[in-house]
Amino acid sequence: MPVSTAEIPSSRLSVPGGHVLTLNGGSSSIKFAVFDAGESLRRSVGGAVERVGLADAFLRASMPGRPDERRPLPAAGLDQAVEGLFDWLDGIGALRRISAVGHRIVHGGPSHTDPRVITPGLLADLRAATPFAPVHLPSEIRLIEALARRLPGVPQFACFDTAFHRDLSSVARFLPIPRRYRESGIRRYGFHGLSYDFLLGEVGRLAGADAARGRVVLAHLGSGASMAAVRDGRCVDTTMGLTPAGGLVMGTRTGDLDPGVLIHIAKAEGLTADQLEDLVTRRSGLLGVSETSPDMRDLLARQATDPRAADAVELFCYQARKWVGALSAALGGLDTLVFSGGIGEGAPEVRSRVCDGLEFLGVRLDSAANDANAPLISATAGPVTVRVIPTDEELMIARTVFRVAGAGPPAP
Ligand SMILES: Nc1ncnc2c1ncn2[C@@H]1O[C@H](COP(=O)(O)OP(=O)(O)O)[C@@H](O)[C@H]1O
Ligand SMILES: CC(=O)OP(=O)(O)O
Ligand SMILES: [Mg+2]
Repeated sequence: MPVSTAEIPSSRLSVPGGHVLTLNGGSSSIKFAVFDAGESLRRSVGGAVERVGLADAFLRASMPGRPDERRPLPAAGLDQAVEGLFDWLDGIGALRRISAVGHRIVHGGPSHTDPRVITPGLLADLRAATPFAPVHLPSEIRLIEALARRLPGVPQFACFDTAFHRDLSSVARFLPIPRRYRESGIRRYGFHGLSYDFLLGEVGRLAGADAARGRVVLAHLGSGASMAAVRDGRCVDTTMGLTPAGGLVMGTRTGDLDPGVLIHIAKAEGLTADQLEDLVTRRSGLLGVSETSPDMRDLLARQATDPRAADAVELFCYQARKWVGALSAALGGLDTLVFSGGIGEGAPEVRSRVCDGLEFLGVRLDSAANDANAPLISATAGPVTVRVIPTDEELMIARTVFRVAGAGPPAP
């Protein structure tokens, strides 16, 4: 269906006292929140549709002063999940209050990193950039279109995951392929930037500005997983590259892969480029190795009885450990390691298996604190501070929307 984000009247761009809906379309979930602008930003509802595409998809939501809600939500695909979410938001009276919408947009192609209002022109650019984020951008575009149908005339804003990585050095951007490709935007970008921005802010809030300016590795381990190496508050390097398929092993994505593997499989099985994309982005990673599930929770539960699940967990942890080492080398050492994302926040076993072997870098966990998902999990004697910080991409989206829309409530 054609999109109808008609040019947005400038009067609609101002949302003082307004209500902003944030939508974060991930690879396995749609996270959402409604923020109300007053003295400061207040989250009146937050939650997610999880396990999108699986038979047991569900919606969970929290609202201040009310018990948390969790209910099955049929979500065989994204469109069903979106409509179910909008119906639910309508049912609690939230949808009709919305005055602006903010989206996490994974990739803005070569030309967009700054947050901005979504216009037909931007949508056309996002469609053109789809090969750079083939799992995410089509869904994110469909979220924008679905919203435009439900709330016509309400301004929508794009907040790009690539923005955090805008300071990557030239060498960190290079891909070792013929130079001419770089001119068409084929280079390393990096993603999960809204999450990294939030996490770095939290390191500063919890440990002070010096810690945030130190040598920090941020590990966002979710269905998509990446790490960022940050020094002096700037991103030095990151694991993902041109697309969110690079770097670490993920739920359904390979992460970095010997290019010869792809050439061999493509030739041996006569695969088209689209079939290769499907193999690399949707059928590999934890799902490919375990042959059963992309979800770390399932694999941790099954690893004692299913060697394929055990292989998948071991590979994930081993590769993640290697990446912490590589990024620490890029930083010239390590002061702070942060775990975040669904796996990083909720799986003590994964954290300890990633850190086991990093003692040479000064990483030592306090196992009781780690088992309890405590905010600080390093042993006091260890030189590296290891933290678990629940990320909040939704808050970053909302802050950005208020800033870009010119309504700027005070930052907390
Ligand atoms: N308690 C937990 N233990 C282990 N893994 C978890 C836990 N909670 C969530 N996960 C993992 O985190 C993934 C979702 O992470 P999330 O960051 O929300 O992903 P995304 O935003 O990419 O959809 C799930 O697929 C699951 O593998
Ligand atoms: C960039 C990316 O991989 O996002 P997600 O983890 O939400 O899939
Ligand atoms: Mg995510």
